[in-house]
Amino acid sequence: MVLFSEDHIQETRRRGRIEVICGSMFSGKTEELIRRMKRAKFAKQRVEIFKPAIDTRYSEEDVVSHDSHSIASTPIDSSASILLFTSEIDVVGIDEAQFFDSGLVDVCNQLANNGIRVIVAGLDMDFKGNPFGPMPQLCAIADEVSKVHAICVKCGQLASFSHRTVKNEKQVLLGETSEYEPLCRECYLRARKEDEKQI
Ligand SMILES: Nc1ncnc2c1ncn2[C@@H]1O[C@H](COP(=O)(O)OP(=O)(O)O)[C@@H](O)[C@H]1O
Ligand SMILES: Cc1cn([C@H]2C[C@H](O)[C@@H](COP(=O)(O)O)O2)c(=O)[nH]c1=O
Ligand SMILES: [Zn+2]
Repeated sequence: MVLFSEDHIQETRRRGRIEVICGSMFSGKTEELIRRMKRAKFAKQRVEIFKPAIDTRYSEEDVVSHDSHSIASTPIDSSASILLFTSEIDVVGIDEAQFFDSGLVDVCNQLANNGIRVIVAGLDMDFKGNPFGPMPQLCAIADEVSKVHAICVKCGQLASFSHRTVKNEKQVLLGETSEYEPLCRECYLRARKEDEKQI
């Protein structure tokens, strides 16, 4: 089976569409976004990548994966800013979409309706297992959704959940391996029960 996003005719025909890459932390969302954006650059397409300005974990400017793959990006505070930078662009990439405002859904639709290929990567669920920010709506309007998985650090199965290992109930808490671990459903449920005992 050829992925829609890897079908070279789809990749280069310059028809607007929305691709969503979702999953837990460490599942390879950013790597997959960078891979697709770099392929578009090789195809001589004009690309622009955006990330939320609050995400300063590895770099203020670049989008950087946990494995140190990186690509230049434009940090922005509001989804509306994307429209200001994309008049001459063929492919728009957006990382950490869960942190954006709900206006991102309309922005992605507008871009795709204007013939732009939009590739959005983000966490589908927060540490409580609840849908995160505009991600559910983005999945709903997408032409293609790729759900990627990390490896459960407890048992080696596929992981869909991001377990927070520090005490903090805020939905937004930037972090990496010191704050989060990817777990499968079984190990996640067990870990959450243990967390509840400690409250
Ligand atoms: N438990 C894990 N399962 C899979 N990959 C992991 C794990 N822990 C660390 N990694 C690293 O994370 C990389 C993926 O990073 P990244 O694309 O930034 O993920 P995401 O954006 O989904 O958080 C993998 O290639 C791997 O090197
Ligand atoms: C689960 C969860 C995560 N976050 C933060 C932690 C990281 O800074 C990002 C996710 O980055 P990744 O590229 O997917 O690894 O989101 C958060 O703020 N709240 C949460 O519930
Ligand atoms: Zn597990």
